[in-house]
Amino acid sequence: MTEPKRRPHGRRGTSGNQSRGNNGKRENPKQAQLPRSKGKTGKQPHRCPYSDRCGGCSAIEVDYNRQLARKQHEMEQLYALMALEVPVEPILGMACPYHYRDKVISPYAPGRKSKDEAQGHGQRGGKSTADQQGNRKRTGKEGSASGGRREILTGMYEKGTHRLIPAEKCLVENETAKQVTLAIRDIMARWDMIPYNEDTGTGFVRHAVVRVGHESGEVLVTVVTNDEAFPASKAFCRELKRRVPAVTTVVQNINSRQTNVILGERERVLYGPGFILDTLCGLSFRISSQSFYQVNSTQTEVLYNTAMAMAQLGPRTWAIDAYCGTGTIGLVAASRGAAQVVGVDSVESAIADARQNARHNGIENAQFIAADATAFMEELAETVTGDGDNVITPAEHAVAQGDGGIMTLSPSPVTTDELVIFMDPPRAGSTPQFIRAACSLHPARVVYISCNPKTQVRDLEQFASQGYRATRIQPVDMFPHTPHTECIALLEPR
Ligand SMILES: C[S@@+](CC[C@H](N)C(=O)[O-])C[C@H]1O[C@@H](n2cnc3c(N)ncnc32)[C@H](O)[C@@H]1O
Repeated sequence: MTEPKRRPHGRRGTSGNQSRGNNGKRENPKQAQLPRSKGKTGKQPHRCPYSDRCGGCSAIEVDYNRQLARKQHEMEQLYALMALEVPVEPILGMACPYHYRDKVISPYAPGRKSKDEAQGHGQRGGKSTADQQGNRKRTGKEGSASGGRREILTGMYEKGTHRLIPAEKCLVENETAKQVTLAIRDIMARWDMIPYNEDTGTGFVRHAVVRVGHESGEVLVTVVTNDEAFPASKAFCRELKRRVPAVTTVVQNINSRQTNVILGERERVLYGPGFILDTLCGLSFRISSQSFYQVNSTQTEVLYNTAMAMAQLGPRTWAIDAYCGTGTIGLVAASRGAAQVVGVDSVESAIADARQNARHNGIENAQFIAADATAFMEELAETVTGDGDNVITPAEHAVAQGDGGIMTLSPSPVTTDELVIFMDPPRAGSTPQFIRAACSLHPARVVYISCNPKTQVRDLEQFASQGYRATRIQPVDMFPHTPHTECIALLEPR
């Protein structure tokens, strides 16, 4: 059941009333096979067998058009607090809101003892190679001596708990990724690889983090283990690849701490190059196990394309990509006509990825700085002063460079006369200091992408106090069946 390589689809805008979700005419064949909704309550037929227990998708039973209408209403209510001069635009939903999560994190846990084992007749399954016997000894901290093979569970956590619901399918996870997590469970069972026990801190395999390249179809599997030694790791990779041929690389991540944090710091590549490539907005991105990369690629394209249209980039535009992560927004801006882009993020490894992504795409007009976004913006505001007419003079075309300290500034040879600021902060939003400094640079436009509209509204009020008003508010549904809504605001000087 390897999922065929899928191209993005369904980027049409929808509102509660105009949605082209389940009932729209542009459905793809996959979607058309899904049972139709609905009754007066807008409830979907009970298609997800885990919906009453799973903590993942609280709205999976609600018809998708109704979900969109609900989100639209919530956004209108929220932004009404701001006395906007423009309406909230119809939310951009998905034509096929299923299997959209290209990154899947699956825990492994011991289940009940099998009947045979409980009665003392247990045979260890699978091949009995020397490697696998070694595997039992070294990775099975609860191994044969503790008596009895156990069922291995993988799936999702029950609402508000750490109790695992074993699940063979999930309506939002990428199907290839799910296939990988189940294949790992089956290999573990056959080869007596012991799942991690959260209570005792023993066992070997803790999680699998599977990332599927939406366009490329390449699959990165990160196996998180409780221990460094991974006996028979080559055989494990071979067997995984045999079961799911789409797997292109396997990484072992070692996390020996008793913590809810999934990934540890140490890693080694077991198979393949250690990263996958994927295409987004026409650019190729390198994704490794620790890279931040949006999980819904289809809607990320919708989000970025909308942001680029709002930014109105031109050959004289200087763009800042604040909170840039691996540089995706800035690189798309650099490839779509901005003269110069500077990205900033506080995570060093994300900046390393952003630079790598720039090189990889042959983009020379984008630079990336590891720094706190507020400190960066304040320092920039001190160094570069607008002349009051939204113009930054050529001498002030300072492009931040360098790794040491926050940054050093050097003049850029590019002539630009307008500044556009993209900002995509974490859920907590930005800071008043960032916003003050940003506005003091007299940007022509600020494109504010938010995964938490509540903090966005708070920040937009701060922008308003600095003379910038929202001229467009565009919600995007990045996470169907959940309460989350992403929102892009375009801000312009009054
Ligand atoms: C929502 S993500 C956006 C990533 C990126 N724009 C994208 O679309 O993939 C927020 C980013 O803000 C970064 N971040 C969080 N706090 C920060 C800070 N104080 N200064 C700079 N970056 C920060 C995180 O590392 C993360 O990459």
